[in-house]
Amino acid sequence: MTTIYLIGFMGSGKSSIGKKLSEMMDVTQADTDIFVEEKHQMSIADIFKNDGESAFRTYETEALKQITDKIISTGGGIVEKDVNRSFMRKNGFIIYLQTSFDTIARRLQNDQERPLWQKNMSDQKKMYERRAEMYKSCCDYIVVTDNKSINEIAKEIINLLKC
Ligand SMILES: Nc1ncnc2c1ncn2[C@@H]1O[C@H](COP(=O)(O)OP(=O)(O)O)[C@@H](O)[C@H]1O
Ligand SMILES: O=C(O)C1=C[C@@H](OP(=O)(O)O)[C@@H](O)[C@H](O)C1
Ligand SMILES: [Mg+2]
Repeated sequence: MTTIYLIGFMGSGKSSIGKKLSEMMDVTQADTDIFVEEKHQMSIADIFKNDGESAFRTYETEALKQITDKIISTGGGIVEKDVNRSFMRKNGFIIYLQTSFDTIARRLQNDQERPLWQKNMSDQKKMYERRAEMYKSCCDYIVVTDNKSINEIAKEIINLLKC
Protein backbone atom coordinates (compact mmCIF):
# COMPACT_ATOMS: atom_id res chain seq x y z
CA MET A 1 0.00 0.00 0.00
CA THR A 2 1.22 3.48 -0.92
CA THR A 3 2.01 5.83 1.93
CA ILE A 4 -0.80 8.32 2.54
CA TYR A 5 0.19 11.81 3.68
CA LEU A 6 -2.51 13.96 5.28
CA ILE A 7 -1.84 17.68 4.90
CA GLY A 8 -3.86 20.75 5.81
CA PHE A 9 -4.03 23.70 8.15
CA MET A 10 -3.95 23.36 11.95
CA GLY A 11 -7.27 21.97 13.11
CA SER A 12 -8.23 20.36 9.79
CA GLY A 13 -8.22 16.93 11.42
CA LYS A 14 -4.97 15.37 10.17
CA SER A 15 -4.13 13.74 13.51
CA SER A 16 -7.69 12.59 14.31
CA ILE A 17 -8.50 11.31 10.84
CA GLY A 18 -5.11 9.63 10.56
CA LYS A 19 -5.82 7.65 13.71
CA LYS A 20 -9.33 6.75 12.50
CA LEU A 21 -7.97 5.62 9.12
CA SER A 22 -5.39 3.48 10.91
CA GLU A 23 -8.16 1.73 12.85
CA MET A 24 -10.46 1.28 9.85
CA MET A 25 -7.74 0.16 7.44
CA ASP A 26 -5.74 -1.83 9.99
CA VAL A 27 -2.49 -0.14 9.03
CA THR A 28 -0.10 1.81 11.24
CA GLN A 29 -0.24 5.58 11.50
CA ALA A 30 2.30 8.13 12.66
CA ASP A 31 2.09 11.83 13.38
CA THR A 32 5.16 13.96 12.65
CA ASP A 33 4.39 16.08 15.72
CA ILE A 34 4.30 13.10 18.06
CA PHE A 35 7.44 11.68 16.47
CA VAL A 36 9.26 14.97 17.10
CA GLU A 37 7.94 15.29 20.67
CA GLU A 38 9.03 11.77 21.53
CA LYS A 39 12.47 12.14 19.91
CA HIS A 40 13.20 15.47 21.63
CA GLN A 41 11.31 14.69 24.83
CA MET A 42 9.63 18.09 24.66
CA SER A 43 6.18 19.36 23.67
CA ILE A 44 5.88 21.20 20.39
CA ALA A 45 5.19 24.39 22.34
CA ASP A 46 8.40 23.94 24.38
CA ILE A 47 10.41 23.20 21.26
CA PHE A 48 9.19 26.46 19.75
CA LYS A 49 10.01 28.27 22.99
CA ASN A 50 13.41 26.65 23.70
CA ASP A 51 14.78 25.82 20.25
CA GLY A 52 12.77 28.10 17.96
CA GLU A 53 10.60 27.49 14.90
CA SER A 54 13.52 26.97 12.53
CA ALA A 55 14.86 24.10 14.66
CA PHE A 56 11.34 22.65 14.82
CA ARG A 57 11.14 22.73 11.03
CA THR A 58 14.43 20.80 10.84
CA TYR A 59 13.12 18.21 13.33
CA GLU A 60 9.88 17.99 11.31
CA THR A 61 11.77 17.19 8.08
CA GLU A 62 13.85 14.58 9.93
CA ALA A 63 10.64 13.00 11.21
CA LEU A 64 9.04 12.98 7.76
CA LYS A 65 12.04 11.14 6.35
CA GLN A 66 12.27 8.61 9.20
CA ILE A 67 8.63 7.61 9.56
CA THR A 68 7.78 4.40 7.68
CA ASP A 69 4.11 4.05 8.65
CA LYS A 70 1.49 3.90 5.95
CA ILE A 71 -0.66 6.79 7.18
CA ILE A 72 1.26 9.93 8.05
CA SER A 73 -0.45 12.84 9.74
CA THR A 74 1.77 15.84 9.10
CA GLY A 75 1.93 19.15 10.94
CA GLY A 76 0.14 22.06 9.32
CA GLY A 77 3.43 23.73 8.37
CA ILE A 78 4.92 20.74 6.52
CA VAL A 79 4.34 22.56 3.23
CA GLU A 80 6.51 25.49 4.28
CA LYS A 81 9.63 23.65 3.08
CA ASP A 82 10.05 22.54 -0.52
CA VAL A 83 12.15 19.57 0.62
CA ASN A 84 9.09 18.28 2.50
CA ARG A 85 6.73 18.84 -0.42
CA SER A 86 9.13 17.10 -2.83
CA PHE A 87 9.68 14.18 -0.43
CA MET A 88 5.94 13.57 -0.02
CA ARG A 89 5.26 13.87 -3.73
CA LYS A 90 7.99 11.34 -4.45
CA ASN A 91 7.01 8.89 -1.73
CA GLY A 92 3.27 8.77 -1.42
CA PHE A 93 -0.26 9.99 -2.11
CA ILE A 94 -1.04 13.39 -0.61
CA ILE A 95 -4.52 14.18 0.63
CA TYR A 96 -5.30 17.79 1.49
CA LEU A 97 -7.93 18.07 4.22
CA GLN A 98 -9.45 21.38 3.16
CA THR A 99 -11.35 23.20 5.88
CA SER A 100 -12.82 26.69 5.98
CA PHE A 101 -11.14 29.22 8.24
CA ASP A 102 -14.30 29.66 10.28
CA THR A 103 -14.47 25.93 10.98
CA ILE A 104 -10.77 25.90 11.96
CA ALA A 105 -11.33 28.83 14.32
CA ARG A 106 -14.27 27.08 15.92
CA ARG A 107 -12.38 23.81 16.39
CA LEU A 108 -9.34 25.58 17.85
CA GLN A 109 -11.14 28.22 19.91
CA ASN A 110 -9.85 26.73 23.19
CA ASP A 111 -6.55 25.43 21.85
CA GLN A 112 -3.46 26.05 24.00
CA GLU A 113 -1.06 23.58 22.35
CA ARG A 114 -0.33 25.24 19.01
CA PRO A 115 2.25 28.04 19.27
CA LEU A 116 1.27 29.41 15.86
CA TRP A 117 -2.43 29.54 16.55
CA GLN A 118 -2.42 33.11 17.73
CA LYS A 119 -5.65 34.83 18.66
CA ASN A 120 -4.91 37.61 16.19
CA MET A 121 -7.32 36.40 13.55
CA SER A 122 -6.17 38.71 10.77
CA ASP A 123 -2.57 37.41 10.93
CA GLN A 124 -3.92 33.89 11.22
CA LYS A 125 -6.12 34.38 8.17
CA LYS A 126 -3.14 35.61 6.13
CA MET A 127 -1.18 32.46 7.03
CA TYR A 128 -4.23 30.34 6.19
CA GLU A 129 -4.61 31.93 2.77
CA ARG A 130 -0.89 31.73 1.99
CA ARG A 131 -0.72 28.07 2.90
CA ALA A 132 -3.94 27.12 1.11
CA GLU A 133 -2.15 27.68 -2.19
CA MET A 134 0.75 25.48 -1.04
CA TYR A 135 -1.55 22.65 0.04
CA LYS A 136 -3.41 22.78 -3.26
CA SER A 137 -0.24 22.86 -5.32
CA CYS A 138 1.27 19.75 -3.81
CA CYS A 139 -1.70 17.50 -3.11
CA ASP A 140 -3.05 14.62 -5.19
CA TYR A 141 -6.57 14.92 -3.85
CA ILE A 142 -8.69 17.35 -1.81
CA VAL A 143 -11.19 16.24 0.83
CA VAL A 144 -13.40 18.98 2.28
CA THR A 145 -13.91 18.41 6.03
CA ASP A 146 -16.48 21.07 6.95
CA ASN A 147 -19.75 19.70 8.36
CA LYS A 148 -18.52 16.11 8.21
CA SER A 149 -17.64 13.85 11.13
CA ILE A 150 -14.21 12.27 11.49
CA ASN A 151 -15.81 8.92 10.65
CA GLU A 152 -17.46 10.25 7.50
CA ILE A 153 -14.20 11.77 6.28
CA ALA A 154 -12.27 8.57 6.95
CA LYS A 155 -14.85 6.55 5.00
CA GLU A 156 -14.66 9.06 2.14
CA ILE A 157 -10.89 8.65 2.01
CA ILE A 158 -11.12 4.85 2.09
CA ASN A 159 -13.57 4.91 -0.82
CA LEU A 160 -11.29 7.28 -2.70
CA LEU A 161 -8.32 4.95 -2.17
CA LYS A 162 -10.31 2.04 -3.62
CA CYS A 163 -10.59 3.80 -6.97
N1 LIG B 1 -14.33 16.59 11.09
C1 LIG B 1 -14.26 17.07 12.35
N2 LIG B 1 -15.39 17.36 13.00
C2 LIG B 1 -15.35 17.86 14.26
N3 LIG B 1 -14.21 18.09 14.95
C3 LIG B 1 -13.06 17.81 14.33
C4 LIG B 1 -13.01 17.28 13.01
N4 LIG B 1 -11.71 17.10 12.67
C5 LIG B 1 -10.98 17.50 13.74
N5 LIG B 1 -11.79 17.91 14.74
C6 LIG B 1 -11.36 18.42 16.06
O1 LIG B 1 -10.55 19.55 15.81
C7 LIG B 1 -9.41 19.55 16.70
C8 LIG B 1 -8.13 19.46 15.87
O2 LIG B 1 -8.08 18.17 15.27
P1 LIG B 1 -6.65 17.52 14.92
O3 LIG B 1 -6.91 16.13 14.44
O4 LIG B 1 -5.70 17.73 16.04
O5 LIG B 1 -6.22 18.43 13.68
P2 LIG B 1 -4.76 18.72 13.07
O6 LIG B 1 -3.91 17.52 13.39
O7 LIG B 1 -5.03 18.89 11.61
O8 LIG B 1 -4.30 19.96 13.73
C9 LIG B 1 -9.60 18.36 17.62
O9 LIG B 1 -10.28 18.81 18.80
C10 LIG B 1 -10.52 17.43 16.82
O10 LIG B 1 -11.31 16.60 17.66
O1 LIG C 1 0.75 24.93 11.24
C1 LIG C 1 1.87 24.81 11.79
O2 LIG C 1 2.91 25.40 11.44
C2 LIG C 1 1.98 23.84 12.93
C3 LIG C 1 0.99 22.90 13.10
C4 LIG C 1 1.02 21.91 14.21
O3 LIG C 1 0.49 20.66 13.82
P1 LIG C 1 -1.10 20.47 13.56
O4 LIG C 1 -1.40 21.00 12.20
O5 LIG C 1 -1.34 18.97 13.65
O6 LIG C 1 -1.82 21.23 14.63
C5 LIG C 1 2.45 21.69 14.70
O7 LIG C 1 3.21 21.03 13.71
C6 LIG C 1 3.08 23.03 15.04
O8 LIG C 1 2.32 23.64 16.07
C7 LIG C 1 3.16 23.92 13.82
MG1 LIG D 1 -2.09 17.27 14.20
